[in-house]
Amino acid sequence: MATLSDIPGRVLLVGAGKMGGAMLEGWLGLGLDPAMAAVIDPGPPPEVAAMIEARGIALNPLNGGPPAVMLVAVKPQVAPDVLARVAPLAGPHTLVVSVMAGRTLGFLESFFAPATAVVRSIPNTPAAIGRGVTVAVPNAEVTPEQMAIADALLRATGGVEWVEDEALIDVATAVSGSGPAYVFLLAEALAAAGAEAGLPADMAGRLAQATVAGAGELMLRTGIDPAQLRRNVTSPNGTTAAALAVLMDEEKGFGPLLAEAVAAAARRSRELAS
Ligand SMILES: NC(=O)C1=CN([C@@H]2O[C@H](COP(=O)(O)OP(=O)(O)OC[C@H]3O[C@@H](n4cnc5c(N)ncnc54)[C@H](O)[C@@H]3O)[C@@H](O)[C@H]2O)C=CC1
Ligand SMILES: O=C(O)[C@@H]1CCC=N1
Repeated sequence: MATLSDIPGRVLLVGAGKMGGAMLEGWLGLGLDPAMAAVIDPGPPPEVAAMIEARGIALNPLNGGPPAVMLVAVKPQVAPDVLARVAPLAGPHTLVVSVMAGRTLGFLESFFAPATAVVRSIPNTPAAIGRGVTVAVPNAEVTPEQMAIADALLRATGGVEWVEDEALIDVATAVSGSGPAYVFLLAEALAAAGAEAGLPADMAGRLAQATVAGAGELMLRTGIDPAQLRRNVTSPNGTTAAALAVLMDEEKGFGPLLAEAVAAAARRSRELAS
């Protein structure tokens, strides 16, 4: 397993917004030498800009030789323009890592010299607190050493799962990439339902947030299967059973609703490819 100090050169981050900024913070937290990092971004968010300045990281350098790793974290929609500009900075040994939704290995490869090593990945926002999960696929040019380096960079923000079938990345995007938004929506909807049923709105918000965060933490810390944790809450013929009869409805419950949502997100990921 590689560590960040095994990276044979600079790490160039292209796009230091929410996701790129969280990754940079994770790398620095794990001891990446700021002198071995550089950022290209015309307007990083203020907190990321402050971190770049405080750590003395080179911002918008267009020289310094080919980086060992170029990690691309701009929006998929600006990718063609941005990749056309940054591709000449890569050398024959540069590993390109993308975290962009939808953008395929084939699309990424088309901007770089033949035989460039490319990893396509999809992280999620809990990366900002080191609790993300990333799913990644390498192209055929990625060496075992480069794969270990990509793994170390992605693992700085949480877990990493490698797949061989690129089509799985679109589905992973719909499950874990977008997934945090579904969980936040659950907290919002639970709060709104509590307020509608009579709780003061601010109290409903606090209860819903504490419940979602506590349930997630319980699942994480105990390692108990979510179905078992659900059963642990559910007394026979009690209040939870009454609610679950609605939520587990085979036609209108969470199951079919989430299946539809995941299918829509995966479809959108495939659309973003072109
Ligand atoms: N936010 C999320 O939950 C997730 C995002 N992603 C992917 O991460 C990528 C970035 O998303 P966010 O960080 O949320 O967006 P963001 O808008 O926060 O960050 C994008 C950054 O790119 C910079 N940028 C714009 N033009 C540029 C250029 N020409 N050169 C260099 N940098 C440029 C912007 O200034 C900004 O700081 C997207 O491709 C998205 O699909 C992947 C998984 C989860
Ligand atoms: O919504 C999006 O397109 C990005 C990718 C996964 C999460 N956010």
